[in-house]
Amino acid sequence: MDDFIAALPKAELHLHIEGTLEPELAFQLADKNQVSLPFATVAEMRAAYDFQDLQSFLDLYYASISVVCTEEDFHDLTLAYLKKADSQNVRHTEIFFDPQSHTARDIPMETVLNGITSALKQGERELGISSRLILCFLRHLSADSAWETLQQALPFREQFIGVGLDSSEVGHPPSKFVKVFEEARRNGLHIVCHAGEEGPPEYITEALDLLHAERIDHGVHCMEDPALVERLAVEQIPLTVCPLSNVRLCVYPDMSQHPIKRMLEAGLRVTVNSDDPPYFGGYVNENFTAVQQALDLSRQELIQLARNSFTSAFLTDAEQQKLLAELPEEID
Ligand code: HPA
Ligand SMILES: [Zn+2]
Repeated sequence: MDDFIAALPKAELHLHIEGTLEPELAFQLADKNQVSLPFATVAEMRAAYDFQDLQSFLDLYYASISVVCTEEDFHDLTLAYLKKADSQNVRHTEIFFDPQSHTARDIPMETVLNGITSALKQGERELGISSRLILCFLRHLSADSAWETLQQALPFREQFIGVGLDSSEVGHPPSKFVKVFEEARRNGLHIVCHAGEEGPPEYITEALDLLHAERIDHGVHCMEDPALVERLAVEQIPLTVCPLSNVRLCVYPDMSQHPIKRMLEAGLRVTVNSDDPPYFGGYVNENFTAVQQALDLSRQELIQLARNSFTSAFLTDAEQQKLLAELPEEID
């Protein structure tokens, strides 16, 4: 089954570029930029990836990104991810970035965007992997800060296709950000939103009704609300699920408790993604393997997950069809 998963063409739609920082690169950049890390060795850093909840992860995630400073650093970080994704047969990826975690360190928006974008172009050229960029607002910060961030980014509007919402969920509902998402829509940007990762089903409903989210990131807590599951199934709202992330952040005690198989059976348009791979113990194929083994997913279900990743992407019908044509035949 591992070979089948490895060979399956797929799109990755829930990936934070800051969360792809491998400890080896972190130490290299810390040395180059003369920024200190709170760890003595790579092994010590990896050993710290033992989280109690989303916040305990975020604390380390924001601290670690302080080593990424220059346009070249953002380029190298992004290219390293694309090479890894390519090796796992990811054919298309839609990548999140968190500008506020950089502008707060006086790194200009332009530096961040140019570094990431040049790597995405190189990935497309040299690896044949297509990609898009989605700007995420940090929801623990104010709505005014999100507004200011969008204004800083709009001069570079052609470099990203959408906006999203991430960071500490509980206590920071989508309703806090109605105005900035309205402004993003006015500028023709796609809308996604982390919701129902740790937060309640109501946050998913708010993301859909108040922010007009086209995709929900995580969304696993919808399973507590049968009426919401029905709505998500009828409307075929994509849910970008991240199984290893959910277990590492203690949303579920172990993978056997993960609802992804039940979500598929409920007719939800779920996809498998890695979120922040080194922190959670795997890239997209390791996520596929973990759910396949724990929940005994069939080849048919794996193909369905890959198909969902293409039909949920912000691509034209023709671009989706081209990717869908690469999928293996249905087998029973
Ligand atoms: N949830 C919220 N914020 C995040 C995540 C996540 O899974 N990863 C990086 N920032
Ligand atoms: Zn995420």
